[in-house]
Amino acid sequence: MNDVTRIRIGGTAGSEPYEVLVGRQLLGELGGLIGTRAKRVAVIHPEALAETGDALRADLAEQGYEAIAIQVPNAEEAKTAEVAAYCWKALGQSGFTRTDVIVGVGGGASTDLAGFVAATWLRGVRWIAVPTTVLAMVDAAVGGKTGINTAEGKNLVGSFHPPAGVLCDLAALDSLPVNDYVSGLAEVIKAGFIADPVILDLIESDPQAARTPAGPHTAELIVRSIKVKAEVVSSDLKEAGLREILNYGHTLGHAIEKNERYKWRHGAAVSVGMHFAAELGRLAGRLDDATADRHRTILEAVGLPLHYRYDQWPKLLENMKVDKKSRGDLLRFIVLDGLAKPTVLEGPDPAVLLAAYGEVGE
Ligand SMILES: NC(=O)c1ccc[n+]([C@@H]2O[C@H](COP(=O)([O-])OP(=O)(O)OC[C@H]3O[C@@H](n4cnc5c(N)ncnc54)[C@H](O)[C@@H]3O)[C@@H](O)[C@H]2O)c1
Ligand SMILES: O=C(O)C(=O)C[C@@H](O)[C@H](O)[C@H](O)COP(=O)(O)O
Ligand SMILES: [Zn+2]
Repeated sequence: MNDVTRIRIGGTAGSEPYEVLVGRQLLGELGGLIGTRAKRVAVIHPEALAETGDALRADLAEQGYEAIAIQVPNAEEAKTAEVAAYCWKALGQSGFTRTDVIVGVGGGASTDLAGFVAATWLRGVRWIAVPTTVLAMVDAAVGGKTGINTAEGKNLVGSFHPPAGVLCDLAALDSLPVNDYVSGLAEVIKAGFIADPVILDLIESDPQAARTPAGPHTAELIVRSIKVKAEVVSSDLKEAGLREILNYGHTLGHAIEKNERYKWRHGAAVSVGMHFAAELGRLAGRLDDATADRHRTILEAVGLPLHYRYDQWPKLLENMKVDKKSRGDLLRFIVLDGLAKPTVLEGPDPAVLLAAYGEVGE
């Protein structure tokens, strides 16, 4: 795909509209998004993208901005209060004001951190997301959820702070390790199960090809997934209701991530979480066998995990209590009433939860 797809987000419920661009060689769009009011630009990027971060900084300096690059650790190690404080220090030392702009480059961990730093610096400055993983393109960089982890749980500190624009340059995916590429497919498959089953058909038509950026459907899978997210967050930015469906598979997924001290990739944990949610939906009498079984086959076909340690159930149950969908002591899960029919299951019987985990635990 050489042309650029533009997906509009927001513009309702008081939020500023912005666009997600999907294509190649999109960085020329950055200057226009940053605009003329900004004097300084901070490029926040992970270690793995040191060259990209520096090239961007140099390019922005050539365009006349006072550009700084802030390098942060790779992956979840970036989503900590300490790393956020390091970024605040760099912004303070460069004299970053309210008209200046942050550019968050990298995977979802980097864009979550960059967005959080933008949300908190001077109570909010503009930021632009340049996602470089499948997962960040289809999910993390879109929709304005920003945040960091704490020892007590995943994304427990954060803010809704949408970017001013999102540039998904598909060329970035060529350098992504295959495990990280496949991890992103978990969120793509999530979009398929909750809203757009054509995504599932495209992946099932050649699961091996879906594992690489050279696959025939890469651009379509990314665009379709972004459209699912765009529609949801445009009508419910702050998760008053509908947006909870994007949390499909995340209740258990986040509990696993915390249990693994954030060493598992998010997509891998969400994959196990979706398997669990499918079994929970089936056992709760909501989900038909064919759709529940389809979770196992498609996740396994692209190489995502289905199982986690059975003996960890008590800890996972404890971790799930701080899930943001919980209300008081009530656990709440997103399950399916059928294909593309997500709904909330409140306070399931503990025996049903354990039975569902019995299918997942090994
Ligand atoms: N805000 C949201 O709505 C939202 C949605 C989904 C996920 N997330 C968050 O996103 C994070 C996961 O994101 P992820 O899967 O992108 O992982 P990640 O950000 O941890 O990136 C994975 C690894 O790939 C490296 N990397 C990134 N781009 C690369 C490239 N083009 N080439 C080579 N290496 C590259 C990173 O440095 C990192 O080491 C989690 O923290 C999750 O909670 C947030
Ligand atoms: O955008 C959303 O809303 C989501 O739930 C998307 C998820 O894929 C994402 O992992 C999100 O960060 C989870 O949010 P949280 O509120 O459960 O921390
Ligand atoms: Zn997610």
